[in-house]
Amino acid sequence: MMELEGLTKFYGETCALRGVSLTIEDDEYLTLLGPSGSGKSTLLRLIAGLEQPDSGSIRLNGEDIASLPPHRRGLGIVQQNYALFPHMTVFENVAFGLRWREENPVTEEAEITKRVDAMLDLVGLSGFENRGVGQISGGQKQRVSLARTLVTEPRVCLLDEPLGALDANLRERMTLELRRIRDTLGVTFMHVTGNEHEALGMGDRMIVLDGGAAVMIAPPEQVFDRPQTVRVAQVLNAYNILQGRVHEGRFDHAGSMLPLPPNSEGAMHYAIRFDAATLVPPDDPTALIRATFITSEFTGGGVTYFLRGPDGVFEVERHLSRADPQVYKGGQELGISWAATDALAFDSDGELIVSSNMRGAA
Ligand SMILES: Nc1ncnc2c1ncn2[C@@H]1O[C@H](COP(=O)(O)OP(=O)(O)OP(=O)(O)O)[C@@H](O)[C@H]1O
Repeated sequence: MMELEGLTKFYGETCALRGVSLTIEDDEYLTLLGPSGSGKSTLLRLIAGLEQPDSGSIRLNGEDIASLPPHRRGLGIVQQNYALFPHMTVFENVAFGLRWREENPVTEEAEITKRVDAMLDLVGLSGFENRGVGQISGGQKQRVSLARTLVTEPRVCLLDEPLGALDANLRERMTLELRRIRDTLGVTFMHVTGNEHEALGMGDRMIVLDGGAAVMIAPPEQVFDRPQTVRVAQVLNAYNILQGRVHEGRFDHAGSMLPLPPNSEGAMHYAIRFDAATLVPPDDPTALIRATFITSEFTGGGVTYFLRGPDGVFEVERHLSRADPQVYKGGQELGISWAATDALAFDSDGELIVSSNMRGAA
């Protein structure tokens, strides 16, 4: 179990991390999501020992590791730039960690071969042992980098945007592989990503960082369905966020009167998920707001429609499992409707107003 308590880090005047506290269970897969500059890499670097915190503590299984140098912490880190040795083969790159680790270096060649082969098999690189790392693809380099870290049997594996440089296809495959590897090895993963789909799809729990603070720590479904603050909803990039105020029991957004969840009197922000909204003809009785079609984007399993609403761009996502995509013309007037039960309301501090009809609401 790893326990972080009040971790704070300044770079000059910049507060990169402000009082982050968190307990990570053994075997847990934790994803860290946040906008650029929110402190994700700083948090990993503090845990890895590549930077020192200004205050706060890091304990691993009860032991304070904050004063230990990086190689004595029993952690592995996989960086975005792979950091492989260019003059070595795939095999030698992975073997390196075993031969040279601080505690229990492995010197017996047969043992090294056995462990490296098993690890290359796990990351799907059997047969690539003798390739130079200049002769393999980006995705394969990423796997070598992962194998080199995992072969040392770290207690916690820190992944800093490990899939960032991969194309969407490879990224999806690696996502599955990482989870399989975690299930096989039982190692704790902390995985930094700027990609909300990755964070939602992979983690047992997610931390959302914003401005150096952990603004939400919860299972992905909960973060996605009930973002605790309007900032979390923004970071998820899955919600239309509308500004306004409550007037006679409805949310007045630029003159459109929108239905509110129960007990939302103080609402100042209103959010509706892209996939909870539907496009309808502009005069349809269910239309809640009117908008002008801008463009659409095919996403494989669905289409995202972009519209200009009363106060900014509105996105509507439609899955194509049941129907062909609708074709609209640029400038066409449309209506947008949604169920009142799908709307979220946030108060003047940006905090989610928990209403009685929410799943799991107290
Ligand atoms: N070595 C440094 N010197 C000065 N400021 C730094 C340094 N490293 C990070 N920062 C600042 O600290 C804040 C957090 O940076 P950090 O790299 O942790 O963010 P991040 O969430 O990982 O961002 P990204 O997704 O862009 O990698 C930023 O404001 C950044 O400019």
